[in-house]
Amino acid sequence: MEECQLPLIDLRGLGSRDERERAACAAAICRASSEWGFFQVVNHGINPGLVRKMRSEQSRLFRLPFDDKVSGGLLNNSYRWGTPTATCPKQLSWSEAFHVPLSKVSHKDCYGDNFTSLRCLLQSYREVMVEFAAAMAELAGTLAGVLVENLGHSRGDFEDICQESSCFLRLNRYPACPTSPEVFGLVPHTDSDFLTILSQDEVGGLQLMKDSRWVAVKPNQDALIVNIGDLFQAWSNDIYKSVEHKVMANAKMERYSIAYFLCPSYETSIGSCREPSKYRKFTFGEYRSQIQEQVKKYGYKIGLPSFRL
Ligand SMILES: C=C1C[C@]23C[C@@]1(O)CC[C@H]2[C@@]12CC[C@H](O)[C@@](C)(C(=O)O1)[C@H]2[C@@H]3C(=O)O
Ligand SMILES: O=C(O)CCC(=O)C(=O)O
Ligand SMILES: [Fe+2]
Repeated sequence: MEECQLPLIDLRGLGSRDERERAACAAAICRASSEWGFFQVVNHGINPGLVRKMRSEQSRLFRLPFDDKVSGGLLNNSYRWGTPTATCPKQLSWSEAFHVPLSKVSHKDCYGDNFTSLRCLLQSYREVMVEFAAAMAELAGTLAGVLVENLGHSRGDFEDICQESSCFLRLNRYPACPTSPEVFGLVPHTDSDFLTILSQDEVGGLQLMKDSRWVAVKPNQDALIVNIGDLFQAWSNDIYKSVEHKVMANAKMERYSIAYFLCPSYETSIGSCREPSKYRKFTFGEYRSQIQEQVKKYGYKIGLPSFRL
């Protein structure tokens, strides 16, 4: 498997006093978003101590008994494991995840009913998660601002539709899978959001499609990975690319990652910013429910191609 070095962007450039440095950094973000759909950022402003704390809470959470994760109502019933809809191995994801709507993180009922003995763990988890999500939201907003301004729009318009409460944090755990090197940790997919920020551990396994070939991403502990999602591809009328990616399971080591999904509210209408538009207008709610139907019917997501004009 070919290993690639994703475009590496030093975000200190965006805060530079030198106008040319700011422009060069913004241009690098936009170029990577159209040529790769993926890039990594360093000096992103997220405290490494906070990332470490978040990871340690994440592994404590996954170590809970299976029954508590599945039916304890924990984190708003956001726990998922495997692929309930899979009808063959290629539709199976060898992983578990908490896909947490950030609107629900501060609700006391996101702790679940039967968790009196776990209150302490969950309280500490919640505090770290709220702080982590706020830091990711700020970074996501900065990156999205650069991408919308590049196409002649104001970052303010965008901030109005992508509030933190409509975004998601997904905690992924990929257990070691001794049976086969061909098992997916997460099946090939594109993300259904505007953009995703990913923090991964040192194990590796993430691969993305580049020039019609799968390439592996080399983990870099100082960097966060950013990828464009379907909504930015539709909004930009295909200037920014939502690129297919997957995770391959590791035979010996478990792996963890955390993804922040920058999403609008379900009623937000997504149209292209350029004419002639390549996609019909749709709301994010419509998009999500189409995907759920597709996954139920075919076992996989079709996504954007079903909205193409
Ligand atoms: C079975 C599936 C659920 C999923 C779409 C997919 O076909 C494959 C990957 C899943 C995923 C992972 C990232 C995001 O959480 C997500 C919303 C997405 O776009 O792809 C989910 C999809 C989902 O949960 O609906
Ligand atoms: O774990 C990873 O590296 C990727 C996770 C991912 O693609 C996702 O959660 O959408
Ligand atoms: Fe993804």
